[in-house]
Amino acid sequence: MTSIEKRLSFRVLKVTSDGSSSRSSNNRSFRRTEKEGSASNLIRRLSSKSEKDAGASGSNLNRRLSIYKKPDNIIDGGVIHTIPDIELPSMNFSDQYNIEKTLAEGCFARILLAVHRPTNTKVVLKAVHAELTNAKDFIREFHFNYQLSHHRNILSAYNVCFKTKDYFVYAAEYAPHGDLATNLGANGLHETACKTVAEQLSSALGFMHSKNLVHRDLKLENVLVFAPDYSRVKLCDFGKTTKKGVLVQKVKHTWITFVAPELLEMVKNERFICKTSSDVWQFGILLYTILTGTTPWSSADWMKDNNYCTFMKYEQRKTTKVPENYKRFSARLMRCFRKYLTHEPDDRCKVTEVTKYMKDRWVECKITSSKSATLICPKEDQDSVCVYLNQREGKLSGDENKMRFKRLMSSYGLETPLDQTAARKRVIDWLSTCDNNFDREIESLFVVDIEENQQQR
Ligand SMILES: Nc1ncnc2c1ncn2[C@@H]1O[C@H](COP(=O)(O)OP(=O)(O)OP(=O)(O)O)[C@@H](O)[C@H]1O
Repeated sequence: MTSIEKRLSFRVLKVTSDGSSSRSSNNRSFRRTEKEGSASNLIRRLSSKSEKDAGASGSNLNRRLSIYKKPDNIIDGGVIHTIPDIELPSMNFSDQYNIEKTLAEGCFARILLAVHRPTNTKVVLKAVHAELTNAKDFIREFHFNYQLSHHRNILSAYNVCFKTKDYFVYAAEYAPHGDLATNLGANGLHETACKTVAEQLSSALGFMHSKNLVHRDLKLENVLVFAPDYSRVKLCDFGKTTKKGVLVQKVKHTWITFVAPELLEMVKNERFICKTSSDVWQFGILLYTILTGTTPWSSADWMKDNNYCTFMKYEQRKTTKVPENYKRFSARLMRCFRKYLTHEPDDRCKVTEVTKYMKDRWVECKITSSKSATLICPKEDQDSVCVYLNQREGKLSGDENKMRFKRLMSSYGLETPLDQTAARKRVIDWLSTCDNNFDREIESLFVVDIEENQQQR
């Protein structure tokens, strides 16, 4: 099944799932879709059915047309807030899937790369530990992910969920370039890439907010990369997603840097009203992080964090002095940051505000236009993970690191294992071409230096 067909099938199923029939349609699996034939057959059947219906009574016609109308409860975001009561079918992974590898292990879930044998489709299975969550919470996450899937910057979930002995599982598309955390260099991404990411993410979050949903866990790890130039990124992990206005508790197991100040102040188990302004805050932190490769502060705590304190004085206009770590940014971007990272939640801008700043220059100082965003993309294998200079090592295995190092060195014309003599010769050649008054003594100093190092070892 091609991806377009999958999308179409999703849309058609979604249309039929509108209203009362949503329960049964959500319970379909790959097997069911197969039984019914390909997505195109399904679409054909449904359209011929509607042609037949066209001759039916006016009330039927109205009912059909109403599919395309906004639901009455659009204020709430429509059917999205009706969590279906799905009976999860039991099965083993091996019944339908070949598990290729574990892509990641989150706090609650294992992310598996698998091939769905009957359709020969590469999918990601999010397997949530059954002992760490309950079926209701799992279904809620799946439901939100599935219902939001038709936004181009939200991870597409397939209409497939089931349970195994240890896990609740649902299937989603595979992001071949991992998440933003693994792609971020020590100096962040290039301004152009940051703008691309910001535009797409703000659109995804804006879409959620238009449905009265709050993501509540925006962080680098929850932004998946589908294109090496960041022209396609997608938001994932809807495990904490909540309807706006509902009483909630603090999100546990999250990166404290990303927590908004009003939530940080909450005491354990205290409940508060869920607002979109917490996503807005997290978006501001994420924007800073991708631009610089580091977070603006460790925690939004006046007492404990000097960086936070300095920014807040600036934000609240107690000083005109731009905080040291923001000096690289243009006045326009600072204006934008102020709107996202306002202390008072209700004064924060809409999450899509950043789109007004796309034509502005963001970075004045060269520090962020680092090589960290430079790609060395293996052309021969589109599925391979792209290699970034200064990429964070955290999630890579020893072998992957060695491979990356090898590719990096060879991109500079150096063979690995490093030939010290050849490297020395190249440095000396280079120095001599740089400076006509090249002092041969430098060479002898260099040799002494290497010999000393070897003796010390
Ligand atoms: N579709 C996908 N394609 C590729 N990698 C993915 C995909 N989905 C998730 N991942 C990887 O798995 C990681 C964890 O996924 P996810 O956030 O959904 O799990 P989680 O257990 O809910 O995480 P958390 O620890 O934030 O609660 C992501 O950061 C990402 O690196």
